[in-house]
Amino acid sequence: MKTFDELFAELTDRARTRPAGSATVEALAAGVHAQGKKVLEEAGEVWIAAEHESDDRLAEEVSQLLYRVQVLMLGRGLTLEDVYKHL
Ligand SMILES: N=c1c2ncn([C@@H]3O[C@H](COP(=O)(O)OP(=O)(O)OP(=O)(O)O)[C@@H](O)[C@H]3O)c2ncn1[C@@H]1O[C@H](COP(=O)(O)O)[C@@H](O)[C@H]1O
Repeated sequence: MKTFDELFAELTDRARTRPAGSATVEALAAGVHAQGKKVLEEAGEVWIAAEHESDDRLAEEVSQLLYRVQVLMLGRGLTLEDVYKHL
């Protein structure tokens, strides 16, 4: 189990060290256009799960959306602070 901030720290490290076999390294290499499409895709899956699926499936889809948002943030070079200052 990890928090949003802990996942972001982990993904930041993946972006820096670029280990082989990392899904994040692959997603970062795909570029911002592909990263944005993944955000949209996961957002749609969250919507569908919210209307038609169990709480656990919804939570899983939300976790994937959070992951994809973090990948997009890293792809654009945003930090958590850049986002948190708007909350
Ligand atoms: N939380 C995630 C995470 N969520 C989603 N994904 C990726 O997204 C894929 C699922 O999303 P998609 O639905 O878009 O993928 P798909 O290929 O269409 O597959 P399915 O929908 O059919 O499952 C997974 O197979 C992963 O590649 C994730 N990849 C990594 N993480 C975490 O990120 C951290 C770093 O992971 P690595 O970069 O792989 O080391 C670790 O803590 C991981 O647990």
